[in-house]
Amino acid sequence: MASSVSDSKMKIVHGEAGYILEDVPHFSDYVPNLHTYPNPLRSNPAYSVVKQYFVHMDDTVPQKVVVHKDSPRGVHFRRAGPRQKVYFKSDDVHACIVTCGGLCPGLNTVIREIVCGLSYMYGVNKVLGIDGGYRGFYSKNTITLTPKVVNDIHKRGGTILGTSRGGHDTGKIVDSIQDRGINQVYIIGGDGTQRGASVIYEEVRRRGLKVAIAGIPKTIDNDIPVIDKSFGFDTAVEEAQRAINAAHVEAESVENGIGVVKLMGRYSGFIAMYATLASRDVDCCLIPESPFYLEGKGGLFEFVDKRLKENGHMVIVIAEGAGQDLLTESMQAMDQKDASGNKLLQDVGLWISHKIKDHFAKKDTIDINLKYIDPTYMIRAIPSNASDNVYCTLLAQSAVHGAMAGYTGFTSGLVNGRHTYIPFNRITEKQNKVVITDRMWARLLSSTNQPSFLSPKDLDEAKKAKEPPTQLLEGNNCNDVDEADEKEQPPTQLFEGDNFKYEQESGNHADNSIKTEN
Ligand SMILES: Nc1ncnc2c1ncn2[C@@H]1O[C@H](COP(=O)(O)OP(=O)(O)O)[C@@H](O)[C@H]1O
Ligand SMILES: O=P(O)(O)OC[C@H]1O[C@](O)(COP(=O)(O)O)[C@@H](O)[C@@H]1O
Ligand SMILES: [Mg+2]
Repeated sequence: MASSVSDSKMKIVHGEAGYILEDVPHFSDYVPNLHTYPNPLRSNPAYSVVKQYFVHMDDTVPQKVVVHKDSPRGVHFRRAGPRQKVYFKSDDVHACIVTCGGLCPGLNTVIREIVCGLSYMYGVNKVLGIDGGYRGFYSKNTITLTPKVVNDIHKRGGTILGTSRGGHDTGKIVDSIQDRGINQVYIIGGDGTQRGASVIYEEVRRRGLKVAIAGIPKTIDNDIPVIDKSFGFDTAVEEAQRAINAAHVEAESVENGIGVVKLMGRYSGFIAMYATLASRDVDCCLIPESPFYLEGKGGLFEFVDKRLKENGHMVIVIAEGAGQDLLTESMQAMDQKDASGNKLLQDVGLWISHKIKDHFAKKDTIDINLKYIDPTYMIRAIPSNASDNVYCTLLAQSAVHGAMAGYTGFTSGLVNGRHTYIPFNRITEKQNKVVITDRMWARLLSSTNQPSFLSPKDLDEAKKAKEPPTQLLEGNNCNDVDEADEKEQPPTQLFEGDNFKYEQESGNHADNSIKTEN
């Protein structure tokens, strides 16, 4: 028999065989006397011919797709897409879009597709762009967005709306939403932005407003959990190849050439890892998740000496957040933060370049020729590539379908290749990181043949502290486990097809027995 439990923060529904739905809020949870309307897509010539165009109300997507015969079915998210009924009349919709945090390829595509999706699919013509991030709600002008205005913007990098860090004032933002009569808010941004979106949603709900708050996750670092990968990530990895190629060409053209390339990745080294795996010219990849050391046996200098002897040149890729502990040791610690409260990092690329030069200067045996390339902002500022453009389009359209269908307090995200609505807290509760005991990092180590920089004791600890597998590409859910490891694994889920029983009861019970799994 299916049962359901929810608390005020999370709508959690339990079903048979360990099925859990982590649902997103809906207007019907707190707004009385709602009117619904037939979805205008029914009479849209492009979509009306599609068999089963509307998503079934019970469709959900499992978080894990690798399952065992007897394992519980586990966490699911609501499937994104158009619903039969909508909760807004087209003429009544007044939407706005805001972009916050650092730049990322694809921002303009998402903006474009929200505007075009609202207009072409739902006949919505009132869309405002909020200028310059969250603070734009209360301190800046707005921009009127129409399909004509946004027609070509996907070909440009950056965001036509401008962005910013800091300046999140929940009260003022919600006042502005209310004063302007806005009833759909599309918020594009990273973990900080989604945290901001979550408190905006809470305040909107507290005031009892029928205003949909929809997030679209943006992060070039790919540090947002649950989703398969973030938009702009592929573009960034592709663009990073140009810098790595340049470093390689420089390094191999001279005697004892060393190319150092710094890539973005404050806490998560995905860009560095994927750029390294893609390139095959990289000899060593250093990321925040994998501590390293310079001197002594098994250290970086020993490896650099060896590679130069073997090949006469080498390329090092380093993520900006790697080795920050070493920098703090050797430089005066600067505990500075940006306007959003993110720790400001010191330039690890420059630091490591100096350290390598000092090492060889001290040895006085060989003259090295080191070139340091920092392409970070060049990578971030380009337009998204073709596949990211399609991805951005689907994310934007999913968000539009969700808001029109009365869902709110959600982030639109791809989970196991399916578009879903994810509750904000699942996006903000932790960061997605490279798991160095996962297969993907092993693939990298084997492709570069670099040292792991881990002692047997470190390795043991890393395995014990084993994080659940990451979601990126094929890195997900594909750990082979031996019997001993199997005991440490979180339970996996069994998916039994579409015929599961689903029942949702209202109620406000906290359920402490629910473990969030990744
Ligand atoms: N905990 C939070 N609560 C409310 N707003 C936040 C929070 N963290 C960040 N923000 C706001 O989100 C915006 C973007 O955050 P930031 O960390 O700079 O970038 P990103 O969203 O890309 O991670 C900023 O305007 C910041 O003020
Ligand atoms: O110079 P800025 O704008 O603070 O951006 C630097 C940071 O932005 C990022 O590219 C992405 O950060 P967010 O997605 O959290 O904005 C980080 O990798 C980097 O540390
Ligand atoms: Mg962030």
